[in-house]
Amino acid sequence: MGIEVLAIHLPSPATQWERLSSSYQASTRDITEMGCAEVGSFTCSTSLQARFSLRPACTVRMLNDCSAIHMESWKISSKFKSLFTNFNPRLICPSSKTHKQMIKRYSSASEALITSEVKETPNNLLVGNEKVGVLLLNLGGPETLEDVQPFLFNLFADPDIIRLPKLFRFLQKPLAQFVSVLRTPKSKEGYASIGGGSPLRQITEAQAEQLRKSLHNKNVPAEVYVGMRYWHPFTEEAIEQIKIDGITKLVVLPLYPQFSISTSGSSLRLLESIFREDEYLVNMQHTVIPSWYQREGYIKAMANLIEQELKKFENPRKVMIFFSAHGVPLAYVEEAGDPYKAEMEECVDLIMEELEKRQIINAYTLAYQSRVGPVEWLRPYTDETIVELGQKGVKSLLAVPISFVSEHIETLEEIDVEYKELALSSGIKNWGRVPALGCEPTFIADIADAVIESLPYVGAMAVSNLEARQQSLVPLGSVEELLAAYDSKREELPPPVRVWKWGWTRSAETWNGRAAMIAVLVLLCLEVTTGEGFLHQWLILPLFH
Ligand SMILES: C=CC1=C(C)c2cc3[nH]c(cc4nc(cc5[nH]c(cc1n2)c(C)c5CCC(=O)O)C(CCC(=O)O)=C4C)c(C)c3C=C
Ligand SMILES: [Fe+2]
Repeated sequence: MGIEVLAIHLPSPATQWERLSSSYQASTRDITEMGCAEVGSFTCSTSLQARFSLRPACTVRMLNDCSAIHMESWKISSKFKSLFTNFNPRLICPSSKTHKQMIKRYSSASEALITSEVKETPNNLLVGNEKVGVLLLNLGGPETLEDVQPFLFNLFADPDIIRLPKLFRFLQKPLAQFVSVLRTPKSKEGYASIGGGSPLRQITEAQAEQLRKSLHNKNVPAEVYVGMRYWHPFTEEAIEQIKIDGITKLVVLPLYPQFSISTSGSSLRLLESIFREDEYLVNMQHTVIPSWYQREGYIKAMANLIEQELKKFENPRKVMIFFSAHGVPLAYVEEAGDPYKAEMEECVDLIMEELEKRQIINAYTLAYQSRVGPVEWLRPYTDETIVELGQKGVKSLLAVPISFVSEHIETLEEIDVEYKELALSSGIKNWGRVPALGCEPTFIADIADAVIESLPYVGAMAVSNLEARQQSLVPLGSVEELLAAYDSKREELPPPVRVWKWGWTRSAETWNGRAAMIAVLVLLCLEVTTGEGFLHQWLILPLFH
């Protein structure tokens, strides 16, 4: 099936993901044709699962199998013309010879460029005439207990976190206020137990510094910035600094290995809105690395950490490797086309393949943690799985936090305290936990390589002309596609829970939560329409007018 057919005939958000993917793939091929590289991937399948289960090893072969006619039909489609110059580094085959050759070529190309043209002045590092910046995106966390409620407000006010139907969008902020106030005591307790605040800022800034050094050592003198979504340093602050520093080429790297609408998607949406409104940024060349879970260096770094932790058990072979990923509401994946689950599963497979190469063939499983609120989240849930494993007689468990690259509340409190206690009370005798990557050198070197590999594509699209400006600017015009993939279903509420049991069960919790949400929405509607109610009495609502 040709790409154009995919673009026209596929109706669901899931298939829009394929279209997005196809656009990336088309662009990669286009770049190939331009003589920059010989990599790319292409899928002839209409199944989302098939696309996401593509093994990187087969992508180059698949590209070669595809007919050039398909590419021609894309080239004449003006709507997608701008996408030809997009490039998605995640489609690089990490284990293939071609990929290695390409990395070598890119590195040497940029080295050649840089060693011959780098001009160092005390405050100024130039690559040719360009000033290169890397923007690391992360979630952010409260630094003190006083920060917890406003941090939670920012988080819940994000329409990518609480997805309200269009009709109720005006209630986003009052609802965020309400939910954040409700959640604050529980969250505060958690942050108090890990020292009174999140370590996320410190760790992310340390990663930024290590990345800067690593890039410098690889002859790419770039400045590295940290932009958080919900707390300081906010993305807006990072962008201000980028402008002050006069950066002319920017690589945007979300610090989430796997893409989710709720994390990288939300940050890119924000970035896109900032870019659209700013003359300087509209003219700044940039590219985005949307996800990088399949990169060889990252997979190896994760395998190294797992191997090291396994050695601490008395009988390493008998240890079950327990991957625990941050969950997302099920509707994100099933209705909005979030690739998060597929990328997570592929990531786990790649790590296990790497371990197998090292003769480590332990049993393993993947579950999802940290669910919040009254909707169904991705299953299996981490807590339920731990209990089941205990019941099945598993005696040794090694928890691997898989969606995070830094320690934070969900590793330090939820895994290390809550899940450990649960495991021990469920019959598991030996518990271990793999640390988050932090500044692990293989990992830092790998993200530095990812940045270098993306450099030839920074500004591959002419973003300064009006046509380009009307299109999405992140990444090089394709985030709009990406956002459209789930916006189309945004108004739909998550599906109902089908299983009903009497008693204080999760389904009861779910329904209670929903009833509470509906009650809150009704109260808020009444309050907004009548101008009277408890929020006005507490002087909360007028704040949002
Ligand atoms: C891949 C990582 C993450 C996904 C996916 C994600 C989705 C998601 N999170 C919430 C709600 C909360 N997240 C909170 C903190 C938090 N979440 C992540 C990562 C992902 N979230 C991080 C790195 C952090 C910061 C932790 C820190 O150290 O500060 C919180 C606050 C903490 C708490 O009260 O538990 C909430 C709430 C939702 C609803 C969601 C998907 C829709
Ligand atoms: Fe979260």
